[in-house]
This record gives sequence, structure tokens and C-alpha cells, in this order.
Amino acid sequence: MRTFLLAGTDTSTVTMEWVLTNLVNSPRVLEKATAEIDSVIGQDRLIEEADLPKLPYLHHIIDETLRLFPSVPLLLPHLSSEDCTVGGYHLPANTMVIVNAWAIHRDPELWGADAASFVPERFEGEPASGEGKSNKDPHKLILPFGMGRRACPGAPLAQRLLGLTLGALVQCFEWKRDTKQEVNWTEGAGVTMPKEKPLTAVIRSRPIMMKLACESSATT
Ligand code: HEM
Repeated sequence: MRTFLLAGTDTSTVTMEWVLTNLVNSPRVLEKATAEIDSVIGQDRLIEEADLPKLPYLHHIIDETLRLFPSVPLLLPHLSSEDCTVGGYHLPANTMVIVNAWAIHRDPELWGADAASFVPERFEGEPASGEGKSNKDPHKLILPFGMGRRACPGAPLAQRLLGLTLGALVQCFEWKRDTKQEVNWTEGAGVTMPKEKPLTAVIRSRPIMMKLACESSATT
């Protein structure tokens, strides 16, 4: 239980801070996410888990954030249990292998000239499924949760948690930068990759907050 708490909390909160940083720096994307939530759910009730499959753009925002700011940028170190070949390189047994997901996620050969830009639309289109499907499917080019047998077992939970939290934050509040210039994207140090300086922003409640406040005062 302790492992799950340790592995699950920092990774998710760091990602959420990067998502919000990207949104306050990209009003166009924030507006599109707000419009999606308003058209699918509206302002009369709070987002629920069952709404998530109907909010593709929200997921593209999360995928694009995990691409640019994977919260475990070097994944976890692995040890080869026997001699093997990886990407054409011979690895003797007992070699430590570190995968630089951050660099893969920003490689212009994979992502094009705008690899460093925040563009959730690059995840549009159905994810390819099955062996041998297009290796251009962007969902198959990111590995924020690792891959294979030791991949993150909390990935499905994390994706639902991020979707629901971000959905509620966008549905319930207007978000704006508190400075004229863009919020700094500088990364800090750590096993998980935090922002160097914590995000500050201006938020204003949207109509649903008044409704939720009235409902909660009526039940107390
Ligand atoms: C945005 C959220 C998260 C990210 C980006 C993330 C990422 C990762 C990565 C990259 C690994 C290492 C994979 C590898 O060795 O190649 C990992 C391992 C792990 N994660 Fe997550 N994780 C997240 C959330 C969670 C949550 C919510 C839980 C549990 C509730 C969790 C539990 C674990 C555990 C137990 C491991 C170790 C698995 C093993 O060694 O076999 N993670 N995670």
C-alpha cells in the first residue's frame, strides 16, 4: 500500500501542475477544452467518471502533457537479466538500462519540427490497435508509464484520476495567467520532474460552483 501511495501521488500531482501550466499558457486550448465540457456535460451537474470517454480533447491535453513533461522522465532503471540486443546495441547480462522517455517524446524525427510545442491536436484520430498497426500512431510513440512487464500498474487509475480532476477544474473555474508573459516552463530536479517554481494563476468560479455551493448548504 505504501509503494502505491508513494508511486501514485507525486507522479499525478506533478503531471496535474504541468497540465494547468500548459493550459494557462495556451488560452486557445483551454477554450476548446471548456467548450467540449460545456457541450457534453454543461453547467448543471458535476463531471462524472462515466463522462470521460465522451471527452476526447481532454485526453489529448493529458497525453500531450505526458509527452512533453513525463513525470518520470528517465522511467526507472532496469537490469538486463541475460545478454540481449536493444536497438542494435549488444547489452551483456547485468547491465543497467535507463530509458530517456523525455528525449524520445521530444525527438523531431518522431514528432516533427514543432516537437517542443504544446499541440494536443497531434493525438487526434483513433488510436491504432493490434500488432503491426501504424507506428505513426502518437499514442504508441509515448511511454510515460513505461512499457512491458514492469510498466506502471497504476496507469489506468492515473489516467482516470487526471481526466476527472482536470475535467472538474476546467468545468468549475476560469483559469488565467497572473502575469503578462507566459508561465515559465523550466523544469526542476528530482526523480519525478516538478516545475522549478510552483504554478500560480488567477481562477474565477463558473456558474456550476454556485449551484454546487447551494446544493451542499441545503444538505447541511
Ligand atoms: C501520472 C501518473 C503516473 C505516471 C506518469 C507513472 C509512471 C510510472 C513509471 C514510468 C514507472 C516505471 C516503469 C518502468 O519501470 O519502466 C512506474 C512504476 C510504478 N507505478 Fe506509476 N505512474 C503514475 C501513477 C501511478 C499510480 C496512480 C500508481 C498506483 C496507485 C502507480 C504505481 C506504480 C508502481 C507500483 C510502480 C512500480 C511497478 C514495478 O516496478 O513493477 N503509478 N510508474
